[in-house]
Amino acid sequence: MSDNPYELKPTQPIPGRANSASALFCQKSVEETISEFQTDPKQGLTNNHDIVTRRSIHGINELSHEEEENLALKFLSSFYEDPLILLLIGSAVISFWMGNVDDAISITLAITIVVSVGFIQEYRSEKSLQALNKLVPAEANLTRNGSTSSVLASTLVPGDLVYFSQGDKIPADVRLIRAAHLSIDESNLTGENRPVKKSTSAITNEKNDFISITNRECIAFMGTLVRDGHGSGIVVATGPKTEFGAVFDMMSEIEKPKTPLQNAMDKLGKELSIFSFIIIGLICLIGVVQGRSWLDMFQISVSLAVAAIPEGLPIIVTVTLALGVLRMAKKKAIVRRLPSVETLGSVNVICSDKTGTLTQNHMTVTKIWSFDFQGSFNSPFLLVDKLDDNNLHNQVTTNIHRLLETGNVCNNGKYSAENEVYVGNASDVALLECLPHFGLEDIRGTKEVLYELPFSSNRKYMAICVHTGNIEKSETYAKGATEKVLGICSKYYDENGEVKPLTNETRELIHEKSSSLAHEGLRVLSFARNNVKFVNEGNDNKDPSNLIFCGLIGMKDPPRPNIGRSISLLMKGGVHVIMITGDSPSTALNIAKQIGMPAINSDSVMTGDQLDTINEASLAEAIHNVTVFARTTPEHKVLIVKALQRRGDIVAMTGDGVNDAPALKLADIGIAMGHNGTDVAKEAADMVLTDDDFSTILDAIEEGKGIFYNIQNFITFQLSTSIAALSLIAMATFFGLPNPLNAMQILWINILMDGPPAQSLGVEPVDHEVMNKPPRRRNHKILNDAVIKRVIQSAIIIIIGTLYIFVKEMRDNEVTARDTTMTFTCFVFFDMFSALSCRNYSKSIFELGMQNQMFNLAVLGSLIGQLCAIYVPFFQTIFQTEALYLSDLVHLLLLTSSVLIVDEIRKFYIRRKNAFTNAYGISV
Ligand SMILES: Nc1ncnc2c1ncn2[C@@H]1O[C@H](COP(=O)(O)OP(=O)(O)OP(=O)(O)O)[C@@H](O)[C@H]1O
Ligand SMILES: [Ca+2]
Repeated sequence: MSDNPYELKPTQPIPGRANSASALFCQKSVEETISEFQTDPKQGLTNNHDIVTRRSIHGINELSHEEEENLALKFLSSFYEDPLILLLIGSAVISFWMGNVDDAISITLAITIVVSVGFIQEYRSEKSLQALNKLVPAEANLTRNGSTSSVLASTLVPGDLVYFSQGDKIPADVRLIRAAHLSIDESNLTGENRPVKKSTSAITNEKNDFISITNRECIAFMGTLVRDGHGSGIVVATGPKTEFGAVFDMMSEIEKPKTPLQNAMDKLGKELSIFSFIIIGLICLIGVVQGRSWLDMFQISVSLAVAAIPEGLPIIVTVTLALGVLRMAKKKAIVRRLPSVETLGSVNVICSDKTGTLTQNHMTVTKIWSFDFQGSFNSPFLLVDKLDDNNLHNQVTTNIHRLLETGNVCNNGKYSAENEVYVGNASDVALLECLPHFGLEDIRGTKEVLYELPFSSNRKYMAICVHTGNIEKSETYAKGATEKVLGICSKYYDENGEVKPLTNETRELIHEKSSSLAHEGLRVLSFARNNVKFVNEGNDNKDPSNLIFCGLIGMKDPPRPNIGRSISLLMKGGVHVIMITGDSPSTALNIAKQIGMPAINSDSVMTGDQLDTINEASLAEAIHNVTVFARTTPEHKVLIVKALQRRGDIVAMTGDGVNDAPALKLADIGIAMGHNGTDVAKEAADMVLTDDDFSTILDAIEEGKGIFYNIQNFITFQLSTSIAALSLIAMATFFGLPNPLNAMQILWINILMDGPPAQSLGVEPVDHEVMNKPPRRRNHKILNDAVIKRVIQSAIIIIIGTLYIFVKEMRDNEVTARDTTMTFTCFVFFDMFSALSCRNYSKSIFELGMQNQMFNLAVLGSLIGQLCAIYVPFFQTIFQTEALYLSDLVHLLLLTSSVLIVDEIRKFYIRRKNAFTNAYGISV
């Protein structure tokens, strides 16, 4: 079971309901289903008015999340859920009871503010998490009025005709009317991992037994994944009425696990709480022994507890992660699992498939070869891209015609009338798109499909058996990787169009031509056919045989723009890029060279066959030098990722196909292509790139690294404030001094520390230099020595500075409002300067500038708040302050800037040291 917090899985297998649509229609024939839903097996629903009516009856095809909680209730509950807040309320009540009405009012006000800030933050974090769930909407291939297009799955109504193929997610509960080799992974629903074979035949159930979900073979269930083959069917249930909808509520209750970082923060928070409680207990004890007012001591202790315990820490971490994720979403990288954000910064190897990730997955037929071209022509190939349509018409010999016809018939591309383009597998689309240039038409409408062996990455070819009314006169067509197609051929069409047996020499010649096309970076497909019936009854592994080889087609699939630049930037950041493809070694190598992958020679390529023969140890060894793996199967991809992980690498794997899914799941971060990728790949992935652009990974890694540093920065800020406040009061108590800060002031400091200024450090824009730093190691702690040193440095300066002001102001041996106002303001100013210096670990603030708007606003707001606390009469009574002179403020500003200045000096030394080590090539 995966660790995806958003992926919903039942806790136990479900039997399904007896009276649901799927239970009913699995017992009805295709015809019965069609007539009952008044739909058409070819055209789909045709009446728009009827569709609207159906939607108003059945609702939209969506599973709704739990209804909104009552916000007011939730807000109230945060008052009594935190024991510290309860204690504070208690102290307010006691104050009131003892006649200190002022105190009681101010404490109540402070509590309200503290709770509100916390509540707003928590609410935001929840909202942003919810937003994440909606980022990848489900789609469906829908046929209405005879035209097929890709639509949002939510628009489906019962009776709709839908089509799905390998890699798709089933959009609703569907009664199958066509199933070609269809097998579906129902583990989302049943927990059973083995894919289930599907057929269209109804279940006969004379005794009226209960048919469990796993036995409903002619139903495809919403949310399950097509592993192999393709099919179509009629929607029988949508939204909550589907089997998936029935268990959805049950599944939503499962709690989302926390990320490692969140767990670490929770742990840190607990440790700090215990530590603070001990100190606060001591302070309280000593104070009472010294004969101070116990109510005062109680209030101070409780507010200190509220302040010193960074209860905001886990929340800020969550908000920072979630905001980071939303920022990434704007850059077209959708993170499906929150923990992945942390892992992103540690990635040091990216395994990428070629087609669709490094290349555009837009193929165009550029070169054709058949035996026609042996000897008699100037050019060894038919150069499709160099000739205009008139010339191409003239080139259609019997052999070329046979070849193109095979590509046409053995094809699952679909015409989308809406967009006026072919859609489907890119190779299939290319073969259909080239037909008009030769003056040929798509002839699939004239043929009836008897049997199909669909394409899969393991099989690496596909075959189809068709007839034109007379089953006995069936024909078989096949296309695929050259070595696979030659494996099922025994004859070929020679230069005169005659059938001849394949000899070793002719096979050799075909291979030679094939690899010469591949060397140019073209994807090569071989084509073959014969007039023999081919069906695979009850035996899936039987291949067709004795086919007649027709020829080769080379297709161009250009690299994506900017891919070279992304790869070099990744390498600069210590990230190694490896290509793992199902395509041929020559094609892969050519593309690798084109996109500037490093150290490319024939040693850096390894094929799937070679992988099969070497053992684990030599694989780990070989991986050092290999940058391209070719002719791999899905199993090979898994093997390679495992070998890398065993070496200690943190592996990101990108892919778009069903063939990539297992490796995507295994990799530390699986990255799927959102636009052209299959649902299976997206489901297995941790991150989805909506623009299918490899360079987006670069942004995501950068963002992942940046978030980690931002979290370190605000932890530095929070911890130094909290330690300073705690130590200050502890020291004053130990030395028998009056309290430098009163309860209200401490609560205000808590708001600064847990609230907007700290949060704004979490959204500091990413420093592009993080990409020059090596990936973070997996076990690299967030609270490392450097952070601790920095916390202690700032805390000490704040304590000394504040104590100095306090002692100086108190020389008259009497604590006046002025004394505490000075101390209080001093602490707050220190805090603001400390926040400023915490924006970056090593960069000077002069270099950073003021581009973090949220930070500017937060600090400005805090300073205005502070001035209000000093100068506005109402707040003066609450905070027990009095107006200060301008000269006092200037004095304090000068003094408190010391925390920034000292840190600037530290940063300067760090930068110098880094420059030194970098210049000598030693990484830091
Ligand atoms: N629609 C198809 N019909 C028949 N053969 C195909 C088809 N698509 C691809 N092939 C053949 O199967 C091979 C493997 O394809 P596969 O989908 O496993 O990987 P890929 O798309 O080439 O690469 P990558 O793994 O980089 O995405 C291709 O090189 C091609 O020879
Ligand atoms: Ca691919």
